[in-house]
Order: sequence, then C-alpha cells, then structure tokens
Amino acid sequence: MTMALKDKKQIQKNRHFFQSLRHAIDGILHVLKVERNFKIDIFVSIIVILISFYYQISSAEWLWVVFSIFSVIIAEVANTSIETVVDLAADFKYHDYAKYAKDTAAGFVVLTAMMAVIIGAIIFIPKFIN
Ligand SMILES: Nc1ncnc2c1ncn2[C@@H]1O[C@H](COP(=O)(O)OP(=O)(O)OP(=O)(O)O)[C@@H](O)[C@H]1O
Repeated sequence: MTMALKDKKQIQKNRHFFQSLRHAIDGILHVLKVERNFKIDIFVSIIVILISFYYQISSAEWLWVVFSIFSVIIAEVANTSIETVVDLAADFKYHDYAKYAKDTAAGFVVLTAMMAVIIGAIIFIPKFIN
C-alpha cells in the first residue's frame, strides 16, 4: 500500500531495473518498519559481525557467517510477504488455512534461526573457550 501510494498507485510492471530495485528496497524497509523481530535480527547481526572482526575469523568462517545472517534476513522478508498476502486473502478474518500459512511461515523463520545459531556455535564456541 505504502509503495503503491508513493508511486501514484502504480500497478503496471516496472519499466527499468532501478525502478524494480527501488520497490525491492521499499519492501525491505517496510519489513524493518513493521517487524520487531527484524530489528532484533539486524542488531544481532551487527554484534556477530563485530565479534567476527574481533576474533579475525577465516574466509571460510566469514562465508558461513554471511550465509547465516542473510538466511535469517531473507526468511524474515519472506515471512512478512506471506503474512501480508494472507491478511489480504483472509481480509483479517479468522481462517484455519490462514493460520496454517502464517504458522508455517513463522516455522520457516525459526528453522532458519536455529541453523544460524548452530553455525554460530560451531564457529564461535571454540574461540570463546580458547
Ligand atoms: N487471519 C488469520 N486466521 C487465523 N489465524 C491467524 C490469522 N492471522 C493471524 N493468525 C494467527 O496469529 C499468529 C500471529 O499472526 P500475525 O500476523 O500477527 O503474525 P506476527 O505476530 O507478525 O508473526 P511473526 O512473529 O511470525 O512475524 C499467526 O501465527 C497465526 O497463528
């Protein structure tokens, strides 16, 4: 809705790459605005990046850290997208399928976060111990 209003209620296809990119950035900023968990994800990601610099982790470890951070962020953006479509389709009325869709989307985020925590534990616990 916000994006459509800014773009004079555009519903036709984007005309060029930068228009597509601007809408994609609008989408990510929208998630940042409406999802409290997303702000927490960004905060935790910054902490993890600072710890990674402090311990001077290897290139291979950086790859896993970047993979983990982006996985959680991507999952949050996908979750918000699914929630928005569900609200639109269900019109904010209770529906069992709306619950399944939202709960499974939330499960996707939780599984991704679990993976990130496990990867983080494998990389950082040995460094914390030594
Ligand atoms: N239209 C609906 N019909 C049935 N259940 C719903 C509906 N909308 C929300 N729910 C239930 O309420 C929960 C919270 O929904 P909401 O849209 O507020 O997600 P949220 O709090 O933003 O979730 P998350 O923390 O995963 O981002 C859903 O996981 C679902 O179980």
